[in-house]
Amino acid sequence: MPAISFQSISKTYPSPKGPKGSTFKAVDNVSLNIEEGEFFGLLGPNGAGKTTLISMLAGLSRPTSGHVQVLGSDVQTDYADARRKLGVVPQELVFDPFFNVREMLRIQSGYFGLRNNDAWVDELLEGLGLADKANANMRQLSGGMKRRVLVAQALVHKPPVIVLDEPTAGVDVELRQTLWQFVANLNKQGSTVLLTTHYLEEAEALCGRIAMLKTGRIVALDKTSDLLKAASSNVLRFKTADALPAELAARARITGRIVQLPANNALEIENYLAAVRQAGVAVEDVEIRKADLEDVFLDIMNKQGAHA
Ligand SMILES: Nc1ncnc2c1ncn2[C@@H]1O[C@H](COP(=O)(O)OP(=O)(O)OP(=O)(O)O)[C@@H](O)[C@H]1O
Repeated sequence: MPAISFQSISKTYPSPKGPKGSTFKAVDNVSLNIEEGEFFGLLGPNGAGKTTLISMLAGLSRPTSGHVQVLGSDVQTDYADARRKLGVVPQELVFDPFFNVREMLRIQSGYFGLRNNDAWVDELLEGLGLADKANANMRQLSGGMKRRVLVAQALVHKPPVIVLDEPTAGVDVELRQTLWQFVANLNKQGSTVLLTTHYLEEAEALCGRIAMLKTGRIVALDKTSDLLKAASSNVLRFKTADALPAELAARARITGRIVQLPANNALEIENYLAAVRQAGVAVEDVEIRKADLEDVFLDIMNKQGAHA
């Protein structure tokens, strides 16, 4: 039985651009099974539909069509069961400012009918580096600390399926490391993890399998290692202040003065450099690096025409 099953899920909203009464699909017929024990990444540019999918999974928003199940429990017809199996760490930081951290976690335990949950709450506080903040009032905490409490809150009922919606947005390196260590450990012990992130380096390091969404549709779905294998193996990177010849510019990813060109072999790299020299383009800081998930992501996103 899959841990998470999206079955032909669509979500339609009123169109912000078209004539009155017109609609668009924020999520367009997505079918996806995430198996128990997976560490799964859901990637996509802003507005691709990631949060919409997750809010339907969490029962916060109703699909226009299709079904979502958590370990066999249908989110719409069997909400209480589905919710119990799921721990969702939301993007936004919303808290009641009057409670301290431990009180928040006790209250959350109460929502799930859990008494005597203190041992697990202590473990969460310890694992997330919150032990010395247990008695601090929520409004006294920094943004990063609040985010840790959100994670603890989502995990208070030991859910077998954990969903993290951009948990590291605006978070410092230390918290990221604490968070990933903690979540990777839960995954090792059998929890299923679904992660959305814009940090492709994190997704590459953590996720065994990845789906990429664009304008509400899945445009890539594979093991992370196979996605990387399918990409060009290398990237030639250099800096220049000059304009590139059109042929190279069409193939390059250009960020300010940094130019990156995908290359499958040494000959392609030589050809690039020869073309640059012939065009009289002055280059510096030349390096060759292995292609990473960001290269794969940009490649896939560029290949897909807009379907909106
Ligand atoms: N309540 C709503 N009403 C109308 N349109 C909405 C609503 N919520 C989301 N949308 C639209 O649906 C599309 C998908 O949004 P969603 O938030 O799911 O994207 P996302 O992939 O999570 O993006 P981000 O990376 O920016 O968080 C966007 O075009 C967004 O404007």
